[in-house]
Amino acid sequence: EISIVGLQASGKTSFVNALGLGQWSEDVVPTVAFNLRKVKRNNITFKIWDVAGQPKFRTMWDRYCRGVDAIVFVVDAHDREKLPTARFELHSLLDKQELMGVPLLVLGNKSDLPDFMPVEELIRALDLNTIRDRPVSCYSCSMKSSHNLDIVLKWLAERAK
Ligand SMILES: Nc1nc2c(ncn2[C@@H]2O[C@H](COP(=O)(O)OP(=O)(O)OP(=O)(O)O)[C@@H](O)[C@H]2O)c(=O)[nH]1
Ligand SMILES: [Mg+2]
Repeated sequence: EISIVGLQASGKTSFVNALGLGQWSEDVVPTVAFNLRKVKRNNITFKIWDVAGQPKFRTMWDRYCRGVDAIVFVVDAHDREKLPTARFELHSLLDKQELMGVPLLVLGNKSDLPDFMPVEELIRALDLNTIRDRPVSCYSCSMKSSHNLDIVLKWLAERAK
């Protein structure tokens, strides 16, 4: 069981589509509230909460992250202006007592676009080094080009079902 959170338009639904259907589309409808998706890959069935990222839905994030095997936080690594907001929302979420210890995977998505932020820059901009109460990983990826999707799938398979 996995929960996927992150700001709007970072590519969460695109991620679930890439994992589940192997499909890419330019026009994805913004998620309202959440979608529960089941994705079967390599004999593992993942139960995935694809949660909406628009401001009015962010207070729901922690509810969908309780008791999951891993939290995936998706960032648009092409959009530097949104980084402070992403950092704030990520740390607000992780401060929740009941989410202590839940493994975190941060995805710097849209690596197909020019001038995207590499992992080292994301780690710094999101203050990932200050997170000490859980395992944290951070990868670049692209739902459009499928860059690193194999590594991400492997990470998930080791932690969540
Ligand atoms: N170039 C590029 N565009 C992407 C990538 N992933 C997603 N997008 C685009 O980004 C836009 C938003 O994608 P969504 O998957 O709907 O984003 P979301 O995080 O689910 O957004 P909310 O549901 O509103 O929280 C869409 O137009 C996608 O086509 C990527 O890897 N590269
Ligand atoms: Mg969505």
